[in-house]
Amino acid sequence: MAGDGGLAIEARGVVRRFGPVEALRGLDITVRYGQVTALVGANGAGKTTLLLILATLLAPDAGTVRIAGHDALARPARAREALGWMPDTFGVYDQLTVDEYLAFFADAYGLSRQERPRRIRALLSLVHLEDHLGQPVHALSRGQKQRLGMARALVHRPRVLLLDEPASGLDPRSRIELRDLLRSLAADGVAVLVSSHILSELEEIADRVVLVDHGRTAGDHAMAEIAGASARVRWRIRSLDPEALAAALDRELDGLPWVRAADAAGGAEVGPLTEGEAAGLLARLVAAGVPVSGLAPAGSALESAYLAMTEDRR
Ligand SMILES: Nc1ncnc2c1ncn2[C@@H]1O[C@H](COP(=O)(O)OP(=O)(O)OP(=O)(O)O)[C@@H](O)[C@H]1O
Repeated sequence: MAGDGGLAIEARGVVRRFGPVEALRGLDITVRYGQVTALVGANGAGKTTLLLILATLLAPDAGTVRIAGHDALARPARAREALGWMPDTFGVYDQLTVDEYLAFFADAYGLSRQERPRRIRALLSLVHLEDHLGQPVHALSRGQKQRLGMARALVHRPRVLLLDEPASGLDPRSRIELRDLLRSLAADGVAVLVSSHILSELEEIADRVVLVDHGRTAGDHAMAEIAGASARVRWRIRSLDPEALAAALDRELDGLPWVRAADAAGGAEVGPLTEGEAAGLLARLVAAGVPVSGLAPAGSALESAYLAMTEDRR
């Protein structure tokens, strides 16, 4: 793929101030083609500011930004050709119909007149808005506008896709479809950078996770490292005999961390434990005669990792 040795985005030392507020304080990030990279961090950490800078819509006070191999600060137009951008909230031109709206952006990106109608139909079908062809944009619901925004971002087949909270406002089915769409774009070689607070969803789509904290990158991890078998997560254990489970956990945990004792519903939580530690504990509980009826991770591994990574940063 084009770009700096497979790097779709390479930003170094990015600084951005808003008056006295230092939103970005020398942030570094790299994003590869063919991967979904998740941008996570607390409210106000600087995610939207970073995405606006990467989208060439906001100038940094310092730092370098390369998008698809182009210097995005010196040659923003070249970077924009490669970029698709979906902001968290965006205005739609209310007086336009759904297809006119997409035609406007297809025109702006220089799609030929011949290609335009085919591309617009394909995009509307991709985001399941084909039944809304000819309808005014203002008549769309929030989630439908969100999906139209996704179609708009893809109009020129970008190789780098930036999405700020794309799932907010989407119904459960649309969220699943968005997940599938982002995975299939990555499979086609597109670099996807997506910010979201819904960690359980990111866990299913992201290959990498970049943690932003107070305007800096505080971690860059492969999802396999965070959510794989060696990751430590909390586990929920259920037993037909909660009292026997609680008593056995006291004996069998053997120095492993303890979260919550068995309750009347027969559930206890232990951890964080690796898969191997959880399997060992299960074997000991069963050997001790506890009627265990279930053992499963509690919550998402990414959530556990996020809480651990941000514990001392509060
Ligand atoms: N236009 C602006 N004027 C003044 N301050 C701003 C502006 N935009 C962002 N900031 C400040 O910069 C910091 C980073 O904001 P940013 O929106 O990038 O955070 P975020 O990580 O996207 O947060 P959230 O998760 O809440 O969306 C915050 O302290 C915010 O108040």
